[in-house]
Amino acid sequence: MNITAAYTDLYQITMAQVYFGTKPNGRAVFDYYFRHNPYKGGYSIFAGLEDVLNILETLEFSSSDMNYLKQKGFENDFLNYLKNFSFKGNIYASNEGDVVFPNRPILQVEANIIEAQIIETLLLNILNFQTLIATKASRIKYSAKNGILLDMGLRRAHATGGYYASRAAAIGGFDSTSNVKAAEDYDIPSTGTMAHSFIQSYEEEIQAFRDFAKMRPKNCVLLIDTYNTLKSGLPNAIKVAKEMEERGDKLLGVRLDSGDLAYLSKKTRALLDEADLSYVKIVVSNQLDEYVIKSLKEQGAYIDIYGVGTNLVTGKPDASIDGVYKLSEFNNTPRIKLSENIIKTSLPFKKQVYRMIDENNMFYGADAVTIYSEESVSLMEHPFDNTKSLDLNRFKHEPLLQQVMKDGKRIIASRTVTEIKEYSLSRLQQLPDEYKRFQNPHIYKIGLSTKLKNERDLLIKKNKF
Ligand SMILES: Nc1ncnc2c1ncn2[C@@H]1O[C@H](COP(=O)(O)OP(=O)(O)OP(=O)(O)O)[C@@H](O)[C@H]1O
Ligand SMILES: O=P(O)(O)OC[C@H]1O[C@H](OP(=O)(O)OP(=O)(O)O)[C@H](O)[C@@H]1O
Ligand SMILES: O=C(O)c1cccnc1
Repeated sequence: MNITAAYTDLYQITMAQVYFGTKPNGRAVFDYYFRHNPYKGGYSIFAGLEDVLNILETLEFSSSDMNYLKQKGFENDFLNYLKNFSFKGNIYASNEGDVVFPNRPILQVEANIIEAQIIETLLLNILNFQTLIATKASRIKYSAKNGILLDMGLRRAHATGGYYASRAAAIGGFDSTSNVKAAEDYDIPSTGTMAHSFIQSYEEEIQAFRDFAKMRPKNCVLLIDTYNTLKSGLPNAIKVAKEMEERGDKLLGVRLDSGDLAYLSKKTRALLDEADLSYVKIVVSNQLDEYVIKSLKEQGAYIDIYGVGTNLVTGKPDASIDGVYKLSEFNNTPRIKLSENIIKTSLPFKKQVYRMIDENNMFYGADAVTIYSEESVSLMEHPFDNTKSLDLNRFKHEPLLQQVMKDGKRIIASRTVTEIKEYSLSRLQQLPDEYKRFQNPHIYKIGLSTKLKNERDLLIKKNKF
């Protein structure tokens, strides 16, 4: 997608003009983090980093952006600055696909304040959305276990958001997408079946199946619920499967898209097996989500492939993840944002986050946030409760924020969606199941080093009215 530097909120450019006139060389550190896991879940999957890095490397205002901004009354000197704008800062980030938690930096931008401010909106827009969808996909994957997952959501997505949704779905564990453009650009496997309209366009359902099977014998999945699943669709599919066998072809599957999917899948499996078609797979779709899939599993449904659309690509029922971008350092001095709600008070300083790994190479359930220059941490304190702390000496400490961009150029190799997905699945295996369950998951602990906590409390006192 062609994103230019005008993909931002007007106030970013307005503030940038004031910085340009008053402190053009100000150096800022901003933290990206969110406050709650979506879906009342116990974890999130960080996604969107590759897109952000690729966009930042070549970000500029186009000539039509410049024409537009001229009309907004910005001064000539500043417009000249914008004409030559590029992002020349540093970025420190968690690995894309990692399991992440609220209230700790997932990404930090260290840059000239004008540049850091202008990129805020696009960074939040991409990371918040992809993290929301990758997390949804990961939950669906958790329910589906070894079932194959097909993203069918583009038609129900929020316009072009569907493009990024398909990428994020793959990172969260989906095996393929129906979205041709996303598949082409991101090298995601693309697959598909057929629509009811295709069958409706024929006088006879069986003729629709026959034509399809003859012209598309590889990966042929027949949709069997247009008229009557058990009385018409399935018997016709069985006939066509037998005809395919005579030609040396094999029917890949049948798709159920309505009715009681558990009941119908059991009947379908039994009838297919009776006809010696045990290799034919059963695909289901129709408003699936992690809960319906979990229930279908519990009912003993025979399902090989799940097609998921609306609930996946819209992140239903959560419209957004509450990711924010807060200033934590300016010209090497720590900065804080206070709030009536202590949980919303931001963390000052450029920081590092260490994940605690136990003796079985599993996540212990604690990430410790430190001032970047501390370089290690042995005790993690509760952010707000002075009576609670955790001795960290028995754990392996894994630093989570790595420098990924230096002076506006990425310094990590780019990773394919498949590589990110595999990494994500392996990281999820290190997360104990208590954090993955849907109801009342364990709360993963986020703590502060003593130094960070003390410095933060001093800043709170200093800035309090
Ligand atoms: N056995 C089942 N257990 C739990 N949920 C199911 C089961 N079978 C289907 N569902 C889900 O129940 C919902 C059924 O929705 P709805 O009643 O609108 O579909 P339908 O009437 O079967 O199909 P349509 O309206 O598309 O013809 C869907 O979300 C579907 O995934
Ligand atoms: O239910 P979702 O999770 O959003 O999955 C995608 C849905 O989109 C299609 O229906 P649609 O009625 O658009 O077309 P069709 O005629 O191919 O069924 C498909 O058959 C699924 O039911
Ligand atoms: O390939 C399919 O079956 C498909 C794709 C998009 C939406 N519904 C179904």
